[in-house]
Amino acid sequence: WHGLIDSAYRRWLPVTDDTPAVSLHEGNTPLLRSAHLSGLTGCDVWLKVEGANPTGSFKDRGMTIAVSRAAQAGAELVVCASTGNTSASAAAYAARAGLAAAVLIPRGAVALGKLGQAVRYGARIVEIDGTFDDCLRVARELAAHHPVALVNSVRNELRLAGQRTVAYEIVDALGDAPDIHCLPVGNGGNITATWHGYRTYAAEGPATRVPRLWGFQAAGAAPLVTGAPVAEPATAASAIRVGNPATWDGAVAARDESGGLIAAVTDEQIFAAYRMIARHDGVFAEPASAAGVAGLLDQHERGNVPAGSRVVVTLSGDGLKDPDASLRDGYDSTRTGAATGEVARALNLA
Ligand SMILES: Cc1ncc(COP(=O)(O)O)c(/C=C/C(=O)C(=O)O)c1O
Repeated sequence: WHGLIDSAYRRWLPVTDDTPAVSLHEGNTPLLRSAHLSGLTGCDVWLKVEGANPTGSFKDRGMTIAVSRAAQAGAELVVCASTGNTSASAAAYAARAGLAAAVLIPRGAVALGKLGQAVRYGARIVEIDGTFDDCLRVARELAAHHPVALVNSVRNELRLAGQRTVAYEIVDALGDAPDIHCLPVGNGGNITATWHGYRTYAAEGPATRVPRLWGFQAAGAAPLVTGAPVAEPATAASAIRVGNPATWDGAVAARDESGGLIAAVTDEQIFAAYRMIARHDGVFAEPASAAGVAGLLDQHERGNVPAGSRVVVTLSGDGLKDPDASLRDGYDSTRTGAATGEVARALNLA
């Protein structure tokens, strides 16, 4: 596997023979069946582990396209606003392409792992005293007045074209599209791209059907649920702490065209799902990633999930991105001396 541009999916990607393939071998991520969630819901539940991408989130699928095209266009500076994962991915692919990158992030609101990535990949870090939405407004204004390559998914069809590939991989792995596809929603780019991917693969590829798209926002940051922007979005799932989604219309269209839904889940539900999939499926995904799992469980409790449904849940980012989230609640441990007998007793082995 040599990444998306050099894969069989190339024919659906906005690249030409003149486009340099800036790649970290993104894509081709695991699709793992969850025996635990399948048992809980009476369905056939699969986890699409997007944290297995090179920089640890689904963002790499779009960034390989956006940065390859920026390199082809002779861009010198790649710019993005981000809650963290887009900036990590933009910084990585810019470094790969030998381009400079500048990332605009809400000061003090980006998970440790993501900040560590952007720093080390060599991006210029601009910490804005405001929300992600302020960062995105500034990034768009910068791009309107200066010769920079804005690689946010807003008006950047290139990113979303790359992100469609997740649907191609799922259909190729399962043999057809699932009944329901669950995923977290922040700016709305990924639900839009995932839906377009399934639609494309049903029109031009091997899929004979399309799924319903079920998107989930954090209750404290759910403008697509309430119908109005949220001035002060609040959630511990920092990746989806977005008050005014950049791809609002696309997300609503994905919901309506697929006969799906966009609903809210509380931080408590998100963190319970975050713990559950690590404990029972061995998959460590960052908190925002678990919103799709929390949503599936919530919809099941409401009696909205037909028994026997085939469900795919996108786990959008790796748990290593936000180590604080794992240790913030503290953890149980036993402190012992260095005597083996003592440890054996502590483990009830003696
Ligand atoms: C782990 C994780 N899960 C879900 C989402 C929501 O996807 P969209 O609905 O397409 O926004 C994000 C988004 C992150 C950024 O928007 C950014 O990095 O600036 C994410 O990092």
